[in-house]
Amino acid sequence: MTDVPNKITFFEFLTPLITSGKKTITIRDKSESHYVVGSQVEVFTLETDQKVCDIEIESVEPIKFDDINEFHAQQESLELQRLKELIKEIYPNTNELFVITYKLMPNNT
Ligand SMILES: CC(=O)Nc1cc[nH]c(=O)n1
Repeated sequence: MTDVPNKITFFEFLTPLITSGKKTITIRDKSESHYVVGSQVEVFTLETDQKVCDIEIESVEPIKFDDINEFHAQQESLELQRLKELIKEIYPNTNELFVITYKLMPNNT
């Protein structure tokens, strides 16, 4: 049986959007799509592996790159053009992506 993933990394510049509640989705490729609905996941910065917050996974749904739209951009708190550029930079060779929706968990520290 495969373990339920309990860690996700984000670029540091995106983390204030997560902790402020403005960014409520992330778009990943298949290798980073194996999150389980209802599970709690720790968020870390990619660059420095600093713990940022905890999130709970609400949904994981497939999407094609070409179907990323204004609604996703709002949920990412990014301009649509910037979002599509960013996703293309991170995943240049795939059209098969996943929208992971999450909610921010209260900070218990
Ligand atoms: C580190 C990393 O891949 N970060 C990503 C990728 C896609 N979306 C996102 O919000 N963050």
